[in-house]
Amino acid sequence: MRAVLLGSRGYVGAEFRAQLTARHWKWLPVGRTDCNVYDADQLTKHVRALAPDVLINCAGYTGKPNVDACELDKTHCLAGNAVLPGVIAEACANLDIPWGHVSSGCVYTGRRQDGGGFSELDPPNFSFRQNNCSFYSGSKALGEEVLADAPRCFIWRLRIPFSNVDGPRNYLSKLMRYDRLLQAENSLSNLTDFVSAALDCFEKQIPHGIYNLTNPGSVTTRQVVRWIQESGVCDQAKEFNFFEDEDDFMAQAAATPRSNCVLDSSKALAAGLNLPLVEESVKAALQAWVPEQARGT
Ligand SMILES: NC(=O)C1=CN([C@@H]2O[C@H](COP(=O)(O)OP(=O)(O)OC[C@H]3O[C@@H](n4cnc5c(N)ncnc54)[C@H](OP(=O)(O)O)[C@@H]3O)[C@@H](O)[C@H]2O)C=CC1
Ligand SMILES: Cc1cn([C@H]2C[C@H](O)[C@@H](COP(=O)(O)OP(=O)(O)O[C@H]3O[C@@H](C)C(=O)[C@@H](O)[C@H]3O)O2)c(=O)[nH]c1=O
Repeated sequence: MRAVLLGSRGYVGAEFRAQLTARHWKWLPVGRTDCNVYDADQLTKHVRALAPDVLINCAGYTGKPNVDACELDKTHCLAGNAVLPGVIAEACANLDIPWGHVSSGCVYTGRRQDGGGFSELDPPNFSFRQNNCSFYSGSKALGEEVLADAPRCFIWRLRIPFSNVDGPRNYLSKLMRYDRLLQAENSLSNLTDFVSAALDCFEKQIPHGIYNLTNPGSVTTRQVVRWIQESGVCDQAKEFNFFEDEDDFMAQAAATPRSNCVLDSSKALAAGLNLPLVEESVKAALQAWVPEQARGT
């Protein structure tokens, strides 16, 4: 199998690279220096020459170190998250190839009114349409709207990724590094499980459409902190301090509201995708923890 990979140099792209290689797929990186990826004709021509079986888009604008930075660069955020997916959809339709787009579960806030997690049928409730969201979340929700009728397209919703590899983008590392923490309930995605499930979408030829690729269940910040403490991956004397509430968090540490939400991943499970329970997956990541200073040795 041959996969064109957009965003191959990013945090999520690195995991796709690793797993595509492990599956003996040929991956072909395409980035902004190869052609004008915002021009459907140029992108079509460039991708056609590579003759892929599928295309994977993990390019997008997240803001560094976090989504607060998107508020300061709205042009690129909108281009990367809402315009680019539409151009890719056009190119993939021209080439008649299946493809997948990495979206985010951050298009929701809270739980459904009936107390359940949001399913793929629930429209985003943390978007520009509600006018309650961060610019990042709004741009990701718009990206999904742009793809609503895209043929042969998977929309994979990733949410607050974590893994066993310590680093600035890993949620477990963030909890150990932030001075103060926001107590919240969330669904999370183990990045390894996420990418594996995404690639299985092609291999298992499941129906196209949106998939919440979060590990089933939800966690609170305090639960995860307890598992971190129990695992012994951080100094036993380390204190974890919490904000009083979301207002305190917004006043002291954030420029824009965060999406804290619970997603329902039963559609993915029913399709045969393998996503272990979130508690199991967090504990397994902590058990296999690779500290940042030990990486590459
Ligand atoms: N990390 C997270 O917490 C989550 C990420 N996601 C989504 O996953 C995707 C990848 O995120 P992640 O790997 O963390 O991000 P990174 O910032 O690590 O990597 C982003 C990649 O996208 C490319 N890119 C950035 N901006 C643009 C743009 N305006 N136009 C075209 N290409 C662009 C970059 O290219 P270059 O290398 O040339 O700079 C880079 O390869 C995004 O769509 C994000 O919304 C979803 C949920 C959670
Ligand atoms: C800044 C900050 C955040 N938090 C909490 C808020 C939130 O629950 C969690 C993550 O917030 P951050 O600001 O680190 O990350 P944020 O940029 O909001 O993370 C998001 O990135 C984009 C790309 C996504 O698509 C999301 O799924 C998610 O991973 O950490 C703290 O507890 N303390 C802090 O000081």
